[in-house]
Amino acid sequence: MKLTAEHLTKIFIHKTAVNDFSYTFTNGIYGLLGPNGSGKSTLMRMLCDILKPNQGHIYLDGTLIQTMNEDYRDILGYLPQDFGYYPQFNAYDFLMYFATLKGFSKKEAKDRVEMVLEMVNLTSEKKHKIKTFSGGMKQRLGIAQALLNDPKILIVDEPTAGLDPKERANFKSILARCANDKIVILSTHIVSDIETLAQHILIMKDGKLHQHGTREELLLPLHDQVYTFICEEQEVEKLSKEMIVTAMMPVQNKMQIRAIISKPAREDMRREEPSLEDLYLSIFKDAI
Ligand SMILES: Nc1ncnc2c1ncn2[C@@H]1O[C@H](COP(=O)(O)OP(=O)(O)OP(=O)(O)O)[C@@H](O)[C@H]1O
Repeated sequence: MKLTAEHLTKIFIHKTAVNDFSYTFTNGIYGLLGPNGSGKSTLMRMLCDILKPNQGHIYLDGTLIQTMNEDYRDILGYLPQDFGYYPQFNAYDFLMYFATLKGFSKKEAKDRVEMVLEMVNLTSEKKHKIKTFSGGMKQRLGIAQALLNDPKILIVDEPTAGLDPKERANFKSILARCANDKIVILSTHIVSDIETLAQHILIMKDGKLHQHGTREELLLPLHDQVYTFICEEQEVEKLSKEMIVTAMMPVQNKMQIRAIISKPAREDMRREEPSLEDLYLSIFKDAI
């Protein structure tokens, strides 16, 4: 299956939120990475056919998605950033409600609801009211809703925002397990969310697709460029102007610096393996 975006552009009155985005998604997990306001949600809403682009087209295996109507919705699962949960509902009734909206018969709905509850480890809490759920449980319920129709395309917008590390890990393992034979597109501004999960990373900057590739491909230009060294605290300000500092840690009245440096100028500089965080900070240095 191929989901192809060609020259997608979305302009709000005074803002070009997505600017000439072209990319082809095939089965696999894609991480859409970028700071707040970089256009991730707008792009996802266009890919879900909720928002009409000003320019450009989206094709599924060569067919314009706007012409597919229900056929497209039948294969799409979407978890928006601001998904509304009904606090008085229990998890089971909530999912039954969505399954009915998605057009399942009562019998099909019951089977699918039990199945997705199992997939997201909420079976034992299915009769608990949503208002008693933690943030992580709510997000698992959200993904369960998106999985009800066994979608071939799953789009999840910043699903891990506000979750603690354990809940994040839990959520990621659910996504990894349900990603088989699907296009999964996940947006985040948290680098570590996609570092181990996404096979393909797309970096959005100011509405544009700034870079894309596997983690290894993206980090290649930073090989031989990331170093750590110790300096005096007074030197930090000057050094920050000369190099892209990606981390700092106080060490015995001094400072350990991690930085991107094209030519190491000090003997004590130790070369490090670059990380996605280094790359992210080098791209968005002006925004830090
Ligand atoms: N309905 C709208 N009307 C006007 N401007 C909008 C609208 N939706 C988004 N924008 C603007 O478009 C830009 C991209 O927003 P978008 O929500 O797509 O970014 P994002 O990367 O998803 O960020 P966030 O994580 O904060 O949602 C932002 O400047 C935002 O203010």
